[in-house]
Amino acid sequence: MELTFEPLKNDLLLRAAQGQVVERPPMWVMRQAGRYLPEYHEAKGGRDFFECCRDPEVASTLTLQPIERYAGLIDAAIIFSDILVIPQAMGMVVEMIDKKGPHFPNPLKSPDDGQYEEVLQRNVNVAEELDYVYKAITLTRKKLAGRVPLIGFCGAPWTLFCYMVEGGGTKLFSQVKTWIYRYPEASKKMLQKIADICVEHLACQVRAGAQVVQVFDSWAGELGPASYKEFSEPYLMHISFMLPRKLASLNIDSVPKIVFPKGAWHALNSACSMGYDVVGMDWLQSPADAVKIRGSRNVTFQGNADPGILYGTKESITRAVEEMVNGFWVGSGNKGWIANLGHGITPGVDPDNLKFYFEEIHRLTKSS
Ligand SMILES: Cc1c2[nH]c(c1CCC(=O)O)Cc1[nH]c(c(CCC(=O)O)c1C)Cc1[nH]c(c(CCC(=O)O)c1C)Cc1[nH]c(c(C)c1CCC(=O)O)C2
Repeated sequence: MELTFEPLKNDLLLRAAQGQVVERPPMWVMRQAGRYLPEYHEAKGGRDFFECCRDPEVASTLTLQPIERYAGLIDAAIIFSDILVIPQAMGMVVEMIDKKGPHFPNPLKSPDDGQYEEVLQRNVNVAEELDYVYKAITLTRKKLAGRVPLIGFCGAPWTLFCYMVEGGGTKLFSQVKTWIYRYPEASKKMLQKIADICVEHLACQVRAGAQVVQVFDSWAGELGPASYKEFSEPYLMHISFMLPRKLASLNIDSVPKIVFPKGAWHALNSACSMGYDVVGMDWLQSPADAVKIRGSRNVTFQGNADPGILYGTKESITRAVEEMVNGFWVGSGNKGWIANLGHGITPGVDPDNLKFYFEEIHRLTKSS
């Protein structure tokens, strides 16, 4: 049974994701509901991060904060959740430590360790384990009342595997490199298991009301071209291939799919043929070069300014916007670009600088 909600008043993102000609590029930013907003800290209070994710009322309130603050400038909401809810659903403990980030007290150690087999063999009831995400999505759709579309998301198998093995953030990626270069087959079994859960989790999010989905491969850039082809790309393709089939089996219409293989600029050409409607990119890629690589393929780009420009002056923000607009927009026939940053917005940014970023994109792209 498909849920019904108020009709969309602003469908720019959906049209742009489908490659249609639009009056201006839609805009939103990754991590738009987060620590740079004073109202985020206020609403979160002393609560634990994952507790907020598990409370649909809190999660929907946080999701709506940037929509309210940037009303008229922002064209999508992204559900307040985290990529690490999947390892949690797989039975792993994940904590969020203030000012440090995620922490797994028991990361996967080696294929001979009992925990690896246990996680691999465990039958995960995704719909049940992550029901709180779906409740938050449905409630957020109601509260949005058609203002902008709602994006659902998951972490990519490679990125999730990194966290499950490293146990948190890392600079060296020594554990996960040990896994893939010593135990490639055991690694691939786990990557495949995660990929199947990603498909399930995205399908449940769409059933609950997500109108677009994004797969975050935040650590794709840690792999060289050959290793990326072996340990990341096949699982991203599994998701884009299986999700529409899974949705069809549930009698639910498919939605546009976004992939963000951060740092994998060397793989942009093949990313444009992975079955995703939208390819996100970070600031290591020049917009004009990206457009050349895409050629005539009907793929929309998303990105890509360095989030660090928001620490800079108004002039530096304008310069970054001009580079994106000239590369992604001018000469592309008013299509093929969703404006975003090249990664999540960072704590400490002045929210008014994000407003200025949006206003500059608007000013430099509106049709005369
Ligand atoms: C790698 C990753 C994670 N989570 C996510 C990614 C992929 C995107 C990326 O690469 O940035 C995805 C994510 N995390 C969060 C969202 C919410 C929606 C949105 O984009 O506004 C999304 C889409 C909230 C969050 N997720 C987290 C916060 C901060 C929690 C807090 O209040 O302290 C928020 C608002 C915590 C989190 N969650 C994660 C880390 C590494 C951290 C801590 C460190 C950091 O933020 O830099 C894992």
